[in-house]
Amino acid sequence: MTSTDPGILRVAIPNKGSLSQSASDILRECGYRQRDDAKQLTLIDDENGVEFFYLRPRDIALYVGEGTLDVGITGRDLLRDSGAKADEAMELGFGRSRFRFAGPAGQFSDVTQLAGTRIATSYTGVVHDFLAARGITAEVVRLDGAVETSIQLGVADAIADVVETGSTLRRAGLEVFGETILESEAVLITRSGEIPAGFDVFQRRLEGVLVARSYVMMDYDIPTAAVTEAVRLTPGIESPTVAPLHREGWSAVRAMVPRDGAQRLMDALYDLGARGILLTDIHACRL
Ligand SMILES: Nc1ncnc2c1ncn2[C@@H]1O[C@H](COP(=O)(O)OP(=O)(O)OP(=O)(O)O)[C@@H](O)[C@H]1O
Ligand SMILES: O=P(O)(O)OC[C@H]1O[C@H](OP(=O)(O)OP(=O)(O)O)[C@H](O)[C@@H]1O
Ligand SMILES: [Mg+2]
Repeated sequence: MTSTDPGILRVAIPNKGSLSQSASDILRECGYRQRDDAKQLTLIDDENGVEFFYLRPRDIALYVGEGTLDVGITGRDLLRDSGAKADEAMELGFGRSRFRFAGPAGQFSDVTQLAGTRIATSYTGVVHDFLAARGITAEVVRLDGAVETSIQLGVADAIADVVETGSTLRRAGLEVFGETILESEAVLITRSGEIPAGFDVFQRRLEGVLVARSYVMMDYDIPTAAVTEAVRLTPGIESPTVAPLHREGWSAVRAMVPRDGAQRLMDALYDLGARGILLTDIHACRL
């Protein structure tokens, strides 16, 4: 059963593959219901006015581009490859990968050497666009997956594929060459030129969780004379809260700080005279 309520935001998310679990996790953190059975195809979250459609990651941009569904979570590489009339509304910070050419170790060093070769890939749109932009003529062989094996099987001379750790390439005796074709990550997409009703709340919730993931809350007490210098180290996002302590000549400071480097910041604050320095996780926020 799917909803017929026109006020409901219809969201496409990956049903399997690399992005599926992380997409469900972030939506759960945003307070949305998610399926607990990997075979479930749709789910209505009435309380939050959202319906989720669990679809193949490759098909998501097409549904959104056609306007069948309002919003989608997919990879930037898949969005570009689809040629769909959909745009990125937001980067989601997971599913990071690079899209690269690769060939047998030592055989290629530059993309110009691809002229006249056969290149196997699941992303024919991205590869065609890249080659056309550089005036390189090559045969593009479309495969569904496991493209690394195609060279060994004599179907292609080089491949273009998603690389994360590079271990799949290494195992196949291949190495990347040439420039990175595309830096990809999971993105939130909407139909070009359209902002669907209810999208602002959906996007704000995701932003809140992304900020909560990359920031922590820092509290410390510090001699009031050192507050100006300390606040330069912890400017917060808007502005830090500074309150007088009961102890004469001391202040309490509270500010959000980036999670990366928070320990170094604590050392620096300690050196300035701060004491009682506390770090706490933020679970969600609205800025
Ligand atoms: N190893 C990886 N690390 C990070 N992101 C990846 C990795 N493999 C694929 N992706 C990303 O995941 C998205 C979809 O790829 P995925 O492999 O999940 O789909 P698929 O190949 O269609 O499905 P499956 O591999 O389950 O058949 C793409 O945006 C891609 O960049
Ligand atoms: O650099 P790595 O960390 O080794 O990751 C990259 C591999 O992961 C993906 O494959 P996937 O498992 O999705 O299989 P597929 O080729 O069937 O899509 C991708 O297509 C590469 O093969
Ligand atoms: Mg895959």
